[in-house]
Amino acid sequence: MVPRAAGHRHRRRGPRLHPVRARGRIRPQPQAGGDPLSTSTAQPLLDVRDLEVTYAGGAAAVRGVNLTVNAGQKLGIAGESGCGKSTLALALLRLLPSGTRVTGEILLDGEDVLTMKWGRVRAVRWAGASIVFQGAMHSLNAVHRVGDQIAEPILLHRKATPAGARKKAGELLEHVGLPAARASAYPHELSGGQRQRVMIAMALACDPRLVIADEPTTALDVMIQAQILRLIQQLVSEQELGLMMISHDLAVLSDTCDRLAVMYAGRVVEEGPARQVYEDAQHPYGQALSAAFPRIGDAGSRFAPRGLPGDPPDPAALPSGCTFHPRCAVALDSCAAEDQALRPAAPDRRAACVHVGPVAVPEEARST
Ligand SMILES: Nc1ncnc2c1ncn2[C@@H]1O[C@H](COP(=O)(O)OP(=O)(O)OP(=O)(O)O)[C@@H](O)[C@H]1O
Repeated sequence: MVPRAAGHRHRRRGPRLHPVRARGRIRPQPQAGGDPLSTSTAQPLLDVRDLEVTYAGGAAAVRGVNLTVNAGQKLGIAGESGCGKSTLALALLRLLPSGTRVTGEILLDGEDVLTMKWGRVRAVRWAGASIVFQGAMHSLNAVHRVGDQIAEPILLHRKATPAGARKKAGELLEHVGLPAARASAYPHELSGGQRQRVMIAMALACDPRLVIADEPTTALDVMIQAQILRLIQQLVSEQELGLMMISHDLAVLSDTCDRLAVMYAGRVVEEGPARQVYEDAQHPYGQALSAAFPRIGDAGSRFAPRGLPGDPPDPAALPSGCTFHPRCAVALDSCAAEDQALRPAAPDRRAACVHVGPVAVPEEARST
């Protein structure tokens, strides 16, 4: 479900579909912390610092994650199933189950979501940041008309009149490419792509500044997937939203996003401009993930995408050292003992691997 929330301190008056984002509202960069490679001079819209998430049973699902998203920027989060992508998304809006241990900072517009009172968290959901989940059929309420579902947060959190909320719901539907008249449809009367458009309209209902899209097109066929991705890109650029898009599909992320962070076993192991990370990954895991997807125009990989042997580790029993070392084709003996921090791998890029950076590793020193 898209989270429910109350108003926001940057509340705008009345229905508005193309909010002009006042750049002056973004405050100056704080003195310390944040993503060390962020080149922006403005305060990021989202600034995640040293985020750790451990579930009640001991699964360390997110470990020491730092990342930023600026207004108008599209950050992709890639990784295999179980690497912690959804946990990261849920943590951003404090949607994790009780008993989960979360430490670090999640600064949304400079305000730490982790230390907010619950009333404020509810205010930030919807209007500060909203989530589009995969599988709209499960997220929409089957017994309510989609227009009413879009209007509900507008009524609750924008204090609109019923007529005003209905009008804005219709406008939102048109904005995502559906006729306003479809507001009277029930979810089962819409196709999968139409339902996903409704989910996007709902996510935009209270003019959020950041949209988190968790596998928004996974359940859709390739043609509809392309339409939805184009729609998301268009909305982000029109409204100068920040976008965090989560997917296991590096190719989709490299087409949609500006930057890409690759996660493995709860950590970001590689980060940089999306196209560069996809086409020329520096971390062995990034390389393996990239090789697993076909590239148009590259006959070699198009017809023979390569898989990565083995499975991601159990986050409750992580391997020592670099957690990727048991699956890594170029691991050194030392990788079983020492983990690597993210380090500069090239201009504007970082990777967490012993083979990356100033230390040159001779071929004969490699263990396999
Ligand atoms: N509520 C929970 N309690 C305990 N462990 C959990 C819980 N939710 C997720 N996990 C574990 O945390 C790890 C990360 O899961 P998460 O769903 O964040 O990964 P993911 O990368 O989003 O995977 P997918 O692409 O399959 O959704 C997994 O090992 C998962 O089993």
